[in-house]
Amino acid sequence: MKVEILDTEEDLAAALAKYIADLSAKFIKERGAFTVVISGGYLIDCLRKLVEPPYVDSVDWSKWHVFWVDERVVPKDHQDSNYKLAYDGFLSKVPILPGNVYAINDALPAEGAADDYETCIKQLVKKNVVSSSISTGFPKFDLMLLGMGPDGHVASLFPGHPLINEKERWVTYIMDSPKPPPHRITFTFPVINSSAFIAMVVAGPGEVNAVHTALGSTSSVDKLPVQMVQPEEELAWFLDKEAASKL
Ligand SMILES: O=C(O)[C@H](O)[C@@H](O)[C@H](O)[C@H](O)COP(=O)(O)O
Repeated sequence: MKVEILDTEEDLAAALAKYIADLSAKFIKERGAFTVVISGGYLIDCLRKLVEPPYVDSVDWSKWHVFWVDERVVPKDHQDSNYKLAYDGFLSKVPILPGNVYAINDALPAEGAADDYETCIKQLVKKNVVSSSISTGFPKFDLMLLGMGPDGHVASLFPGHPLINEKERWVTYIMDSPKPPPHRITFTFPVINSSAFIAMVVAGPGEVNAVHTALGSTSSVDKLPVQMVQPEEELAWFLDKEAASKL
């Protein structure tokens, strides 16, 4: 595990952009594609340096494939939509091919949308656009960009919720999310933990205690969802000073 603590949130965005651009170059060289999974929330704002020079010109955007670790079950133009958030703040500013942006089917209710997204990913694994983990058999995304909530949740996997123990499904759904809106679909832990690289991005004062629980010397019996994140190759934390203030 790697932990980077940046002085300001601006520095964090710069460090994150470099990390993503370097991994993009590495995977495109190795396998001719780069599969990136994004979340909603504050993370999108932290991608703002990636849409500026030098990265906007140096990254081979045509090889990117973009997925969501979780999505709210609302229309794509709804203000709660993670797709809309990502489109407005990131996707509309870079030349990623529209066919390589895998949004959920917003015409379906949560259960159907989760099944549909899982089927879509299964097809991409067959075509080798998405790799497959040799050790787990689950899809192996190249990079996941995750945020964390104040309660230590990641994706839509909340503390104490039975979904955190899902072992079979790739994509599942939740009808009672404690963070609104209540209906969402989410990748499961086996998929999250089969990814090659994960960047955990946390800035500001809201998550200070959860960061302390995850990275400090506290020992708790019940693990927070964020403490269950363990990708196959590297987990890199990107924190600003405020988020890291209790470490
Ligand atoms: O749909 C969502 O709610 C997000 O995808 C979620 O997984 C988010 O990443 C965390 O809740 C952190 O959110 P903040 O960055 O806004 O704290």
